[in-house]
Amino acid sequence: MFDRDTEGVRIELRSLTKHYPGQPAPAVDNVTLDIPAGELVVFVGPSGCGKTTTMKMINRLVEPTSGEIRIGGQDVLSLDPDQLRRHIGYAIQQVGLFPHQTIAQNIGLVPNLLGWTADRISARVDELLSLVNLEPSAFRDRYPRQLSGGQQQRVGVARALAADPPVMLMDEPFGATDPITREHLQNEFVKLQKQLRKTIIFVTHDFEEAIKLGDRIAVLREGSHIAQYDTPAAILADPADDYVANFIGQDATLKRLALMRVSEVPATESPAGPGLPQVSADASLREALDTMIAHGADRCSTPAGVLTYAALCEAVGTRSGEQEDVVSSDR
Ligand SMILES: Nc1ncnc2c1ncn2[C@@H]1O[C@H](COP(=O)(O)OP(=O)(O)OP(=O)(O)O)[C@@H](O)[C@H]1O
Repeated sequence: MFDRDTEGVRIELRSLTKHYPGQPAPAVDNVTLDIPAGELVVFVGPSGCGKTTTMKMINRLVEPTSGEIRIGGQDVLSLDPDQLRRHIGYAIQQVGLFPHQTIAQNIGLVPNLLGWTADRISARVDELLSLVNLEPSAFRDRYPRQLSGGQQQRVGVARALAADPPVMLMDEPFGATDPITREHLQNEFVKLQKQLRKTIIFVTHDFEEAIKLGDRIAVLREGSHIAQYDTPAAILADPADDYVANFIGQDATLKRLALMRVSEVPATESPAGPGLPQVSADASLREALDTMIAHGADRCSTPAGVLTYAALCEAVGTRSGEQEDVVSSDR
């Protein structure tokens, strides 16, 4: 199947439609979308717009009414659904760990189905537990109820990765955790994906999460119609229409600050004078702004020179005269 290459493969949706019986309108209506190999694409949109249905058609938990799905060039609808699912990682909010199986058995579920030897499964379980920052010796023999919610979600991600699938479908996988755990899981996941380069479809309600994780974001409206499909920076800088602009919300500037790195803004003076607060090149502009505010300074020192408040405003498309708005908004 398409998993000979464990790095991501391209996913193509063509005129994909799902009309649930008895419903007045299709839940997913004629959607065409290309997901490039190795990218993480986030589906965001209001409740009921068809995100989950679109995703579940890709691993055929929901059968399309019409249309085509290709993964790595292969026609998914011509494959055996059970076979297909063993080659697509799937992580969901409810995690769905089997309560009477140990963490190791839960993670080894698909490799076991695929007929791997016990030694190979055991080595893979330890590798994956380490990858999601759970100490193998401490966790492999526990049961799910003996783990916190955040730890269970990490196991859910490890299980989805178990057979090293080129494609992962993730439906609000961090949704059930508190904000601090969630942010931690997101940060870890960004690092992990940089290493793995799977093709991932990630569903969320949370636009902040979409910005943080997505190489691209598909903003969906009812019927899974695509309102905009682009990089987070492009969507923030230039929303396609009022629907997208409303979805992004009023604080697009602050989101852009969070997205841009200090290294992306040219230093305005060089070299740095003594006594200025310092920020690293990979700090976000939001962190740089926080540092300036904390020190009561309108500039800070970066490895490349000096970043001024005015340059920071210019970088996110705000005139520095509008500084009241930026500084006083609730971040
Ligand atoms: N099995 C089903 N039978 C009939 N209608 C369904 C079924 N599953 C979903 N729907 C309907 O299809 C539409 C899309 O649902 P879907 O779960 O894909 O949306 P979603 O964007 O993922 O929503 P949420 O963000 O709330 O999870 C909704 O109107 C929903 O009521």
